[in-house]
Amino acid sequence: MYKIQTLNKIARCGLDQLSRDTYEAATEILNPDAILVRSADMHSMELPPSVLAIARAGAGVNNIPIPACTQRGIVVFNTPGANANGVKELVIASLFLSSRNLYEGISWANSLAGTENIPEQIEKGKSRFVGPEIQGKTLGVIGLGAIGVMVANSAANLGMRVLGLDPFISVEAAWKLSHEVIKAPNLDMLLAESDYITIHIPLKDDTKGLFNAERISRMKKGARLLNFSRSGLVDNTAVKTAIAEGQLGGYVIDFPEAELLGVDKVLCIPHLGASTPESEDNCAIMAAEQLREYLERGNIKNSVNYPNCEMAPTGKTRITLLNSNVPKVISRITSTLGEYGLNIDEMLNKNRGEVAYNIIDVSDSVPDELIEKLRQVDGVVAVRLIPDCQ
Ligand SMILES: NC(=O)c1ccc[n+]([C@@H]2O[C@H](COP(=O)([O-])OP(=O)(O)OC[C@H]3O[C@@H](n4cnc5c(N)ncnc54)[C@H](O)[C@@H]3O)[C@@H](O)[C@H]2O)c1
Ligand SMILES: O=C(O)CC[C@@H](O)C(=O)O
Repeated sequence: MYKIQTLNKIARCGLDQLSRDTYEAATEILNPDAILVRSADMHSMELPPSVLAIARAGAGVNNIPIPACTQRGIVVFNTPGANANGVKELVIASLFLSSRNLYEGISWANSLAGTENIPEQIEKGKSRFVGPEIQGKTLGVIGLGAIGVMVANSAANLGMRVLGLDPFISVEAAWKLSHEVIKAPNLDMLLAESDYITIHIPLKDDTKGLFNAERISRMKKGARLLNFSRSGLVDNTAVKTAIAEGQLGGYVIDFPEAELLGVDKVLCIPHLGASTPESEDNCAIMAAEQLREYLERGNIKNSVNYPNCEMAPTGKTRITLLNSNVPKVISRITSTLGEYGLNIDEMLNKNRGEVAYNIIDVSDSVPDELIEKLRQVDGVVAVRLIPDCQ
């Protein structure tokens, strides 16, 4: 029986992937084999030694202590693209919401409740909510991954001129990008020419505070900024100052913090980007399937810290090893197997930066003592035995 700890509400259809005969999933569970999480902050959480894997039902993994997990041989997964459409739809909605001052206009209309001559008041007062159409305007999209590409393509379909910036764009994303999207040569050009800018990049050490006072000052005067990625990418104080000075025409944030609540021209959305039944289901199913594949077969798919590595099961005994990506580890592993007279039927080795992963199928039975010996091999981080791997 595998034990899965759930740190957030995970869609039922995802948990249904984990059959009740083989899996027990609960919020409170002792010595879990794996953790299923959405946005819960795991940085100060004490991870029990039993944890083999963490699956993030979502894209961003800044809530997970990745380096510490890698060091311990905990494989961390996310669900690339599973909620991208949900976010894209809210970004497009927010372009209109912000540009046409919809929130402010609707709030004002509601504030007239209980007063006289509503139609006359509406016609008299509506002019202060005039806002530009987006057709023909320029949208700068920073980050052309799963979400950025969808946003860029949809905006181009709505008649916008779209500038895209992503120095690390994947081949897969580039294939999906509309030919109408213009490649921005650098951030300066995108900042200077965009009427609207939307950010779709992960929060990491090198992206933290990307939109600071200096970068905001290089934006077109009155341009609007949309942040559906993470709050740490944009400096809140700089946003408030730029709005007060008229440099920024508006800020839409899906990760509001105290200092932004109630600020004029700041639209605080309560992290609803992926809050659709479709996105929640997609993420939960993908996360659960990836965990199952790893726990039952040792296959790694969509990991953010270990290499993807999949070998079709042969019905034999499978040994998996997580190790440092340094010379001679493989030879030490194979000679240890040789010492116990084990012949390798099939083997797959993949590396990623400083770490590597091996899947080894053998026909003979594997004594516990050998697994212990493999754990002692210099450079080996973790070893697992999966008998009768189907
Ligand atoms: N609001 C929500 O509910 C919600 C939902 C999903 C994702 N997100 C956030 O959105 C982010 C993007 O999600 P995604 O699914 O598109 O991820 P993704 O990994 O598919 O795309 C991220 C893209 O950013 C690019 N990138 C990285 N650093 C960059 C930089 N400095 N400049 C330009 N491009 C850079 C990468 O090359 C990649 O193409 C996530 O990391 C997460 O923080 C938020
Ligand atoms: O789980 C959610 O609701 C949001 C997930 C989102 O922030 C992500 O990074 O995928």
